[in-house]
Amino acid sequence: MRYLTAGESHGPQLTTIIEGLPSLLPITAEQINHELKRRQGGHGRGRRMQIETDTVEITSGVRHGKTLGSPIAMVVTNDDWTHWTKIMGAEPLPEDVDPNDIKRQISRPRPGHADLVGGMKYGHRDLRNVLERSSARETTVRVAVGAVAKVLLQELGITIVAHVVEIGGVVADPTSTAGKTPDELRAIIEADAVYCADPIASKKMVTLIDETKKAGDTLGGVVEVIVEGMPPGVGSYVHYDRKLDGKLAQAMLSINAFKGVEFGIGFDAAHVPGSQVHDEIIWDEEHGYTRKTNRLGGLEGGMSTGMPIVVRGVMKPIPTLYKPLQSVDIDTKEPFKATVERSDPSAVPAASVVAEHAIAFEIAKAILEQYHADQFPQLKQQIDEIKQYAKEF
Ligand SMILES: Cc1cc2nc3c(=O)[nH]c(=O)nc-3n(C[C@H](O)[C@H](O)[C@H](O)COP(=O)(O)O)c2cc1C
Ligand SMILES: C=C(O[C@@H]1CC(C(=O)O)=C[C@@H](OP(=O)(O)O)[C@H]1O)C(=O)O
Repeated sequence: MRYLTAGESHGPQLTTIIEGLPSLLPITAEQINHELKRRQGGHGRGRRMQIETDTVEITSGVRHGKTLGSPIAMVVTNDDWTHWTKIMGAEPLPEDVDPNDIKRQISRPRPGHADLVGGMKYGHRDLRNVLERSSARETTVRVAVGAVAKVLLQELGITIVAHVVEIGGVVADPTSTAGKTPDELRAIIEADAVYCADPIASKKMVTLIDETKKAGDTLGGVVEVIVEGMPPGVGSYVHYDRKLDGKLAQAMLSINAFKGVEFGIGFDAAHVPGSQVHDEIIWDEEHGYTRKTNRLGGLEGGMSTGMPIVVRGVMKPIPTLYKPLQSVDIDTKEPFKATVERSDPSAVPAASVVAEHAIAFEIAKAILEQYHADQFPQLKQQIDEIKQYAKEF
């Protein structure tokens, strides 16, 4: 399974094509739209999200609510486009229009965004040509793709949920997710202002976001994705490019502003002896092989163990600051403050939704690589069989 996306942040629409999904998977636009709405939310989003009402139009590959096995094409309209038709039009500018007269040209690159290096690389002196595609607006259709993957996983008995564990140094109590079913956790997170499972930390996060916004600054944080119901053995130890943890790390780091990734206890494994890291193995008739703990986050040897996969990603603070940092005007080479674009003070909650969907796609892809099936019921049968086989192994 693979997908491509196209679209500029302030262009007419975002487009995606997914290829390689089996036929006969039930799917509706409503399921996808629910996730798109979540991605637009979370305390700390800027004014752009008040303009957009992201909804998907499925233009091919699905008929009467079921996949056909052919490529699925989806589009999401940018409502903001109506304000940008002159600035972002695809046609060459009329000869009597000076490009410098087109408002909102950018010549003062923002430290931390793609502006300067992207401009050098593609030869764009109007750095808007970089901003438009490097913008996280693109994650809208990535969530749409992940939502389709999530439906496939759900039908296979695999659930996936993400939550915010830290914003700007305020950390959620790690026990706030303990003992909750994926459905319970999802209900709590979806009702919370910053998609956090710890109500006390959530309140502090909201206050901190507001204070930071007032100060013209921005905040990053940490999000955690939990995948339950995995069959063991997805991925492989036999070759570097088949390791599931490697693929999930790439998916996480492919999200705009994500700078680090860890599984289970992650970097803390450096501080403690092996007896406090590795998960002891147990067996019983009802569950088959499980572990007393899940410190390695459901992955051993590049394969799923069958325990929940727990993967975290760190998002740096948003680069566009209302109190901008030092930069250089690329036209005059004079020192200038960086460009101030309309921006989000913190998008960690929204990014948790993006992470959930990026991981969902990668897991669905790995499953489809391993268990070939043209029709969804055939895939389901294989997954049910492998789960039973693993129990009795
Ligand atoms: C959901 C989401 C929303 C974002 N919103 C903004 C924003 O409003 N302003 C901004 O400067 N960067 C924003 N970013 C981050 C930039 O897109 C990102 O820093 C930029 O593409 C450069 O890539 P890099 O940080 O991975 O190097 C957002 C990222 C995500 C995931
Ligand atoms: C549009 C989205 O996020 C955008 C990501 C983004 C950036 O630079 O990454 C900059 C902002 O865009 P604008 O300049 O239009 O206000 C964010 O709003 C979105 O998430 O849908």
